[in-house]
Amino acid sequence: MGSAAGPLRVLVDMDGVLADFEGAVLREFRARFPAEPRVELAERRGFSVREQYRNLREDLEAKVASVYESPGFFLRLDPIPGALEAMKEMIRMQDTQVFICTSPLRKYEHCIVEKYKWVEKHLGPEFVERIILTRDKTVVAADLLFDDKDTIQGAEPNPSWEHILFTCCHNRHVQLPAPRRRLLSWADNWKAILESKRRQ
Ligand SMILES: Cc1cn([C@H]2C[C@H](O)[C@@H](COP(=O)(O)O)O2)c(=O)[nH]c1=O
Ligand SMILES: [Mg+2]
Repeated sequence: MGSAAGPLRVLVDMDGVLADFEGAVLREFRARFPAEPRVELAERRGFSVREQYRNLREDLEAKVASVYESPGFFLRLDPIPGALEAMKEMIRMQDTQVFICTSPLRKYEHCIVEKYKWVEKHLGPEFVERIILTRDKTVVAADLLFDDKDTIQGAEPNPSWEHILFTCCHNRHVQLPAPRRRLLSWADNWKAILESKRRQ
């Protein structure tokens, strides 16, 4: 894809990239279970918050899940600093198609509608049109995927996109093998990554 074959298509993940899932889990876990041990953001390791709480103490798994499965949780997420500004700039760029590519929870009752409402509230209706909801991002065709999950697997063993790891508390310790790339935050040079991909 890229310049030779049309516009550059960019997928941007939601939780951990646009919306602060990790910050809200900790804040709401602390508020609901103040006497329980918790995992501070500086101690987060690995994508699954659920697994880390289970490793801390088995019964904490259900407690942390009850936090992010609660009605209103996904709607209350704060935007990641700089994310809204970057998305509004990206969607106006020439020869660029931007989509929000996000996975719902398996327990999807509140999560799905709240993700749509979050996008409408923070980014507006033009981005609601650009939501791709899937539990398998490997089957979506694009040039780039900005995502905080360090390993993205699915039905397609060779996805068309390059995965740019968006730095988040749970992945900052992950050593990426060459030639994999990171975006450290939205203050980092995301435009240079788009331009590098156009040239390929
Ligand atoms: C346990 C756990 C779950 N998630 C959830 C939150 C979202 O529903 C998806 C990831 O969505 P994304 O927009 O593709 O980032 O999984 C999570 O993010 N972290 C967890 O620890
Ligand atoms: Mg994510």
